[in-house]
Amino acid sequence: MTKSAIQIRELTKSFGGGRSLFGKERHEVKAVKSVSLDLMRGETLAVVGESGSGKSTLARMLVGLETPTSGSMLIGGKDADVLRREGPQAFGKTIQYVFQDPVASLNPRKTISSILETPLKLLCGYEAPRRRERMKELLDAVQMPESTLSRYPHEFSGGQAQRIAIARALAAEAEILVFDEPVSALDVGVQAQVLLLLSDLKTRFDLSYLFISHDLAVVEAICDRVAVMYFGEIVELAPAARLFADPEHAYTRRLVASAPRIRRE
Ligand SMILES: Nc1ncnc2c1ncn2[C@@H]1O[C@H](COP(=O)(O)OP(=O)(O)OP(=O)(O)O)[C@@H](O)[C@H]1O
Repeated sequence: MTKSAIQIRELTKSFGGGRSLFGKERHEVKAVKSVSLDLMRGETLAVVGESGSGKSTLARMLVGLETPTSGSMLIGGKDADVLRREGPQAFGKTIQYVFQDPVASLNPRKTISSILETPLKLLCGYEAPRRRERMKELLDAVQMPESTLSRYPHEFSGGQAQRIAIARALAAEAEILVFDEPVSALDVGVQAQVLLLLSDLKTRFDLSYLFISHDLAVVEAICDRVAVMYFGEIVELAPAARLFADPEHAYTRRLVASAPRIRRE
């Protein structure tokens, strides 16, 4: 078995280009430029960079929400195209995505029970009694009470909703989780609790995390390695401690310097 949970090679994504319906030339944006990156099994790898650097586009390609222009991805040791052809079940059981806005990511018309039931039924194939048992286990894992099940997303705070979204991602029993700014919509105190929960879940369930963030304080708290993206390229990749203590690339130095809470507290 490969040691990489995710292996990305020369991945590129361009938006626009070509001509519009009326023949006007469309501006091409290269959001991700020939990125190669490995997420090792059991690690938390951060992808950091300012707004527009291509972090979300990279994450969205990994989970099949964007199609790469070129390059390749192995996810859980399998080519992403092969995995996708095997169907949503195979894909969803390999990699899961947690969005930035937890409330928006949960269907407002469904109870939490119904939200958690979908992956348990469609991805794991559990029968009703086992599904009910798993729902309780999942809520317990994210420290939410059983009474959560009969309620609707809008009844929860941002932090609680993110715990539910994490429970939904865990329901698929995928070993690779991609988080796109999972705590940036939350208050700082709540952020710390959710980050602690994520660390705990990773060890407990043997997970691998790809963690997209623009917040270096968050990244330093949770990540093993950090990849720095700048205009669609990875300009530096290093263990978190090394990167924060001794950033090599000029852009990384600027990023670290502009996050004084980390350096000077
Ligand atoms: N669907 C799209 N169509 C056209 N351009 C896009 C699309 N999605 C992203 N882009 C462009 O690609 C570039 C990278 O965007 P992306 O959202 O990946 O960056 P980011 O680092 O995640 O930023 P943010 O933190 O603000 O989400 C930006 O210039 C953006 O405008």
